[in-house]
Amino acid sequence: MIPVTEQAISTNPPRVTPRVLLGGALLLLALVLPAFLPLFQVTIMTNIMIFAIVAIGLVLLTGVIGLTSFGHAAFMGVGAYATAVLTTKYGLSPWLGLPAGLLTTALVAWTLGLVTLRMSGHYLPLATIAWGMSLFYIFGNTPALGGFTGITDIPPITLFGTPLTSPRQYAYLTLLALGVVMTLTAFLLQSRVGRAMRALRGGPVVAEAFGVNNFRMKVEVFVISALFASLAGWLYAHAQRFVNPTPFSVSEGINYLFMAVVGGINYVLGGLFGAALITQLREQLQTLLPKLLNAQGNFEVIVFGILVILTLQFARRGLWPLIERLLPQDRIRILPQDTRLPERPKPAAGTPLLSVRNAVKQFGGLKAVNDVSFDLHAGEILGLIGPNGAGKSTMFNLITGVNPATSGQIQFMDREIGRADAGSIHRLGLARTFQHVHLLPDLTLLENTMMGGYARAKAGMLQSMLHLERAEEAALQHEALAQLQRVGLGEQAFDLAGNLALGQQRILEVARALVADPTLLLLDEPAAGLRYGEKQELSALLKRLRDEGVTILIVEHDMDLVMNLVDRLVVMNYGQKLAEGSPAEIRGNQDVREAYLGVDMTEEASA
Ligand SMILES: Nc1ncnc2c1ncn2[C@@H]1O[C@H](COP(=O)(O)OP(=O)(O)OP(=O)(O)O)[C@@H](O)[C@H]1O
Repeated sequence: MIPVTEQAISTNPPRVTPRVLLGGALLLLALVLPAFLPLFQVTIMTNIMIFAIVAIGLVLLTGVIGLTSFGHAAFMGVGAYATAVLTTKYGLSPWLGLPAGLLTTALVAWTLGLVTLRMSGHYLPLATIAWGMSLFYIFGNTPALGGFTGITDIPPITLFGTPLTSPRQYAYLTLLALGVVMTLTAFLLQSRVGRAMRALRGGPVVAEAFGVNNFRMKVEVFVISALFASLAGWLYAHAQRFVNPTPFSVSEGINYLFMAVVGGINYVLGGLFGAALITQLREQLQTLLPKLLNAQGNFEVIVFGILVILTLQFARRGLWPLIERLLPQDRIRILPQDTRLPERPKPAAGTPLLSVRNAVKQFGGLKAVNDVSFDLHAGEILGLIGPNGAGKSTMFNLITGVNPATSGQIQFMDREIGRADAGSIHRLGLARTFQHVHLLPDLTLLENTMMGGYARAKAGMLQSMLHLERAEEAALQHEALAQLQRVGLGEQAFDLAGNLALGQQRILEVARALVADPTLLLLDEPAAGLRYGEKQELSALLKRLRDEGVTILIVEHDMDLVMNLVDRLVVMNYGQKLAEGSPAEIRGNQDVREAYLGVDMTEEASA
């Protein structure tokens, strides 16, 4: 049989695909337009590109990781005012104004991020409104910044000795900036960090289970999106040649969010499409509506409001995905492998791996886990069973670091983990699946599986944006393909995870966990909700893994599956350990029979 990686490489898509050709044609069009459009339209095109840079930052922040910001226009203001002050008051070159603006924005965004990004729910959007308003009034009330009148006579940007005073020249500079932002963003989203960012959206527990430092990642993405806005502010200041606070208000921040939402908040091209659509619409409606209504006013704002409501109602993911569906899709390229991921040394069979001693978890007056002790050794499969409400999930959460233990000790690989966070425990060699499947449905099986190797790779945000993580990415791809083949999903590696039936999704979660090269695999009710045939497939896979020596702790309700799989069982009831032993011993245990009143514990039965 040809190894899966060779198979995948041999079927790699050609480099020049219909999508690449289409992209090339659009780029050519973008290069030609500034030379031929009327000047008025060139200025609008430049504005669209500047706004698109802000909207793409919001795609990363709001679309990908799910943090809503109404205040990003203020970061645009920081970039614009920094260059305005340095070039008009100190006579510095705009090329120094750019890094100064970016640095100032990074400091402001980092500080604001540290303070506000721990907030969740509606508190964070409210906080973004609060700092958006504060920065707006700082711009307007600081005499050195020209108050609400602003700063005039900002010099043009000079390139190779030529001042870019013509809108046509300026459009090319803006196009270059937009191209850089789009490329960096696209690279980031396809990388290890990008996959982790998407996982973060699925909930903090999911990303952390793969070793992601959620808070740090939120702050980093927040700063990057603010830097994009700052770059847009620099371009804006030197395009307009004057600044005042109006374009950096919260209402403008809401406009950028509209652009991203209407365009497609999850797509880089959605940000561009939304910016183009809303800016062009605004231009057209601003002249058309007063004529039609025979009255003066900002009627276009009303139309935008209706447009956003209709988009949210009928195209939640924005308008770009509707177009994207009609375009030819590219398959992921498999990179040639020249390095391997580090593998952790595995303890010999029989070595103590996990030791739970007198573990207690108290929720208010309820002891969900009450003085539970058990051990797990390398190469063993241990089942954790018990009736509903027995405390199994709580025990699972204590071991995986989702919740800290109230008291007692939990040791994994000789390290105390009872109060450790999920990411640190994962890095010690523990990988898990979820009771409710947590996959990224819009990504392929391959990309979902690669997510499991997050902690085995190192490339950070910058390396990913510059696509300098190719060697690691290749190693991750090959490892993921190998694990997909191991679980029997190799053939579907390039299909979307969202198209799989539940049974296969659970198997995909096992493959994803295996990419982490775990010492211990924890399965949280893997058979829940599966049909008979799917359970059979899962059971066959778990038996194969058992025969390969994988150490597994499984929480499961399906007695048939558990009894035929595990070496030993721990039975919980009312938070306490009721019994422990081999499947045969547990089957014959009278206390267990009573706890499972009405459940047939025979081998053939399926609870
Ligand atoms: N976060 C929480 N706050 C308060 N009580 C909780 C919390 N999590 C679990 N419990 C309670 O702890 C007890 C044990 O719940 P747990 O989910 O661990 O049981 P389980 O054995 O996994 O049950 P099931 O098989 O139904 O999933 C239950 O009474 C539950 O209501």
